[in-house]
Amino acid sequence: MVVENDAAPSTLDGWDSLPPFPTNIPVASVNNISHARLLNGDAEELKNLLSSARTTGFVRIDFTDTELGRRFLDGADKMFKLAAKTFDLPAEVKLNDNMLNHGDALLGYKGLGASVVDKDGTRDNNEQYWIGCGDIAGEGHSRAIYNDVLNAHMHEMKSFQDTGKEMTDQLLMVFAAVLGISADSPDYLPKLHSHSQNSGSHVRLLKCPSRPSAKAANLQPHTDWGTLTVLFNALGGLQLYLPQSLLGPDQEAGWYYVKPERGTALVNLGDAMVSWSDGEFKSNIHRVVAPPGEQAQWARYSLAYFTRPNHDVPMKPLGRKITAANSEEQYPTFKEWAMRRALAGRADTFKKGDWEKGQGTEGKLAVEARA
Ligand SMILES: O=C(O)CCC(=O)C(=O)O
Ligand SMILES: [Fe+2]
Repeated sequence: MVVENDAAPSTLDGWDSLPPFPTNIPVASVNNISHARLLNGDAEELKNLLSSARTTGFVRIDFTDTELGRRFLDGADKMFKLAAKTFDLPAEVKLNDNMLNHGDALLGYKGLGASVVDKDGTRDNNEQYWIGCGDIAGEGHSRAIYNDVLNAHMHEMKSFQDTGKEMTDQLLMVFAAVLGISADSPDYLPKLHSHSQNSGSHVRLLKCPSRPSAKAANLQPHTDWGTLTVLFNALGGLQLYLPQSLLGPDQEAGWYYVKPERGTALVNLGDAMVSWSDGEFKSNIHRVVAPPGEQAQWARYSLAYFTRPNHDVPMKPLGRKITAANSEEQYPTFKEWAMRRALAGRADTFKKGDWEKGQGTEGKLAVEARA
């Protein structure tokens, strides 16, 4: 019998108590970028950022070398502690916050097994809290509700999300410049993301209970729906699907673990970036499975700041990607995009064909990776 170790390791301290990520497994190659050099406009780091955006859609940013970055890491530590307390609450307390029962904001609690991980409707092995940035900031409240533990820590979540916003806006400015969208345009990317009620941006706490021998994924293969995800975790388990085109001749297309690195977070691009860039930027397909090796005995906590477009923002080409042909086309708003993907992934109403309906921007890759 497996004894579950149910600690919530934080990003900077706590790593030493965890078994190490194995050295003998193949890992996805993800560019490492220094936050300080990026902020200073270092040409090499900008090149790394953009080549990641155009290939794997994932980059690792070292936050130890800026004041903002260190605040972000400190804030993340607090969020991991909050996650441990929150997920320890009785199931009925958490289910009271069930996101399916409080309006259509897609905020609140997602219970263990509430989503599917494959086309047969197999249930997931993760629980999540999605805490809306608007709710945290107190800028108009969605109909979502949150338990007392979360409510008592809104001020900490506010600092964490403010740091996340500042940091992701820095990246959005770079992407806007590349897409030829100037600061005075209504489409300037930072302007499309607010922390008000009218936004899907949120802080997400996740826990995958230990389930070392399970074949099914803990969290389904997917692309992220929104703009940018900043992801913190100490244990392995996250995998990227890498096609042959991104690998060397001696490697095979398939799922590769991403190695967690202390003092860093992963930043990945979501479907909105693909739509706005008309496919130039990539939103890669990823999933969460049991952590590798000895790490599999541990419950896996992760934390993300999701920056998502405001609900009414269209998922259409912007800036230099606008053409006579595509400006005539109809595109969904972000809200429509998110609702379609969320509803198709529900386990309680799942029926044949829903899996396919929940697709994002995976395109051809999805056929290979999600089969
Ligand atoms: O926990 C992780 O490492 C990934 C989570 C994820 O992909 C998501 O919440 O969208
Ligand atoms: Fe994701």
